[in-house]
Amino acid sequence: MNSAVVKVQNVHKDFGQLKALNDVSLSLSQGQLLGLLGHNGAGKTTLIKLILGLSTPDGGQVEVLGQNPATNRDQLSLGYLPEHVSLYGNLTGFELLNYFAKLRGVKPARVFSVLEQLQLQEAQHRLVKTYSKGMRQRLALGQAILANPKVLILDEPTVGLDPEAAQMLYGQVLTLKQQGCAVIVCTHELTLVDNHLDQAMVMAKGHCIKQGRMEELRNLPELKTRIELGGAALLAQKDPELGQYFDLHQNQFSVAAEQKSWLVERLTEKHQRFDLNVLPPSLVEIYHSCQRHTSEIAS
Ligand SMILES: Nc1ncnc2c1ncn2[C@@H]1O[C@H](COP(=O)(O)OP(=O)(O)OP(=O)(O)O)[C@@H](O)[C@H]1O
Repeated sequence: MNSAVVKVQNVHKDFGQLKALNDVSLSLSQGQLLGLLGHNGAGKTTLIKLILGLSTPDGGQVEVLGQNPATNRDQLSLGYLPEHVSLYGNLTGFELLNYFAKLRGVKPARVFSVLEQLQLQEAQHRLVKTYSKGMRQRLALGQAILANPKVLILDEPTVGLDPEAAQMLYGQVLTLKQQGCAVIVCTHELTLVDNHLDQAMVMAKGHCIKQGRMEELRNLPELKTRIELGGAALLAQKDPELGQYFDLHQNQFSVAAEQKSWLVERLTEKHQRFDLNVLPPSLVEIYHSCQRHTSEIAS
C-alpha cells in the first residue's frame, strides 16, 4: 500500500464565529483521485487552501509529500487549477506556458510536450484571447502540470465546458493519475466524475459527512443497487420472495447492499437469468443520501 502524499488530520479553521472546518481529515495516496463534494460554503475551498499552504489551520495538521505546505510551499511538487483562471489574452498559448516555465525553472522542452499532451500544438501560436473556453481551460491545466506535480488540485475544472471538452479534460487528468499524480477535484458535476473517482469526501457546514473509497460508499446500507432485466415484473409475480424487492415504478429490482448477493444468486441460480444489468448507487445518490444528514449538523 502506498503511503499518503496528502494527509490532513483533524483540522479546524475558524473565521471569527464561523467554524469553516471542523475536525476534517483525509488521506490520499499516489495515483489516486479524490472528489471533494459539498454544497456552496461547505468548506471545500478552505480545505484546498490549507493543502496548498495558502492558509494555516487553527488546529490539526496538514502534510503534503511529508512536509508542511504552509512553510515549504515553494519546494513542494504541487499543481493547482483554480476555479477562476485569468490568462493573459495577448500572449500566445506557447508564450504563456513558456512564461510560467521560466518562472518555475521548467525546461523549455516540457512546454512543447505539455502543448502536445493537451492537444494545443496547432493553436500554440494563436493569441489566448482567440481560444475557446475549452482550449483556455486546457491551457490553464497546462500551467498547473508544467512542473510535473506529484499532487494536483482542481477547483471546478469543467464549469462552462461542453460535455466533450469536459470529458477531454478528465481524459488528461486520468493520464496524470496513471502516471502516479495524486489528484483532488472539487466539483458539483457529480455525473461527470462518477466513474473516475477512487475516493469521495462529502462535506457540509465545515464537517466531513462521509468519505471513503467508492466501493465502500456504493455499499452504504441506506443505498439501493438496482437490477434490470427483461420480464422482471412477471418474475416478481411468480416468485414472491423476489417480489418484495421489485420496484413497480422503475420496473426493476431495488435492493440494499446486504441483500444484493442473495438477489443475484436467486436470479441466476433459481431462475437461470444471466442477462442482468446491475446498477450500483451513483455518486448523485451517494451525495443526496449524505445531504440528509446535513440538517442534523448545527450551523
Ligand atoms: N476569508 C474568509 N473570511 C471569512 N469567512 C470565510 C473566508 N473564507 C471562507 N469563509 C467562509 O467559510 C465558509 C466555507 O467557505 P468555502 O469557500 O470553503 O466553501 P466552499 O465549499 O468552497 O463553497 P463553494 O462551493 O461556494 O465554492 C463559508 O461560509 C465562507 O463564507
